[in-house]
Amino acid sequence: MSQPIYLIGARGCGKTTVGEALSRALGYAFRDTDHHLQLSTQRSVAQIVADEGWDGFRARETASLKAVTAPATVIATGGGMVLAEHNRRFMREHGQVIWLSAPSHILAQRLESQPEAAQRPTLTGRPIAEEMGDILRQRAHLYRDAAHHEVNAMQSPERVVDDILQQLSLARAS
Ligand SMILES: Nc1ncnc2c1ncn2[C@@H]1O[C@H](COP(=O)(O)OP(=O)(O)O)[C@@H](O)[C@H]1O
Ligand SMILES: O=C(O)C1=C[C@@H](OP(=O)(O)O)[C@@H](O)[C@H](O)C1
Ligand SMILES: [Mg+2]
Repeated sequence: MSQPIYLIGARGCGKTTVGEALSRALGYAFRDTDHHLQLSTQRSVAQIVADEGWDGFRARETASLKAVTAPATVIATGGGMVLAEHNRRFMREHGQVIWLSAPSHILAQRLESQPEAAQRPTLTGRPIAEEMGDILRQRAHLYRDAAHHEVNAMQSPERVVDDILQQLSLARAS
């Protein structure tokens, strides 16, 4: 049975975009932990954080990770999934973990052109370019520790998918 593939990385690295394309290329199901959370709570990330704080969101995020984990599934995680050691361990034990890595100025550019504020309430209260620099400094080692493979996310989504397939030695479905 094919193991799930988890995509990790900071906001804007393309986990959701690439995840959908990768699932089509493999003929796998696609799940996104934030989408699952939004559907199951009928609330956006911003609403959950406003109601329950980041700790409440993080607890729900862990439950969401477990709920969407299944064979032959590509799973796009939220950027902060790696913060909890138990989430990092769970992903490594249950599947293949891919880090989509890109420098903070590229992430900031993408997020400034498509902020999706309900999905991405501020993490630090700082301007987006500074926030992404801070976040990568805090989390880069966690993404590195959690990942089986690191892929350059500064390419078109199609190229990123090709690199992932190559790293995993998997063929496209058609
Ligand atoms: N490889 C890419 N090249 C250029 N833009 C991208 C790429 N991947 C994603 N984007 C854009 O960046 C934004 C964030 O993408 P998304 O997939 O939601 O990232 P994440 O789920 O990692 O936060 C979207 O506007 C998306 O269209
Ligand atoms: O980096 C983070 O802590 C977060 C990233 C978001 O997901 P994306 O990485 O898909 O934007 C979402 O889970 C939430 O706003 C928290
Ligand atoms: Mg996403």
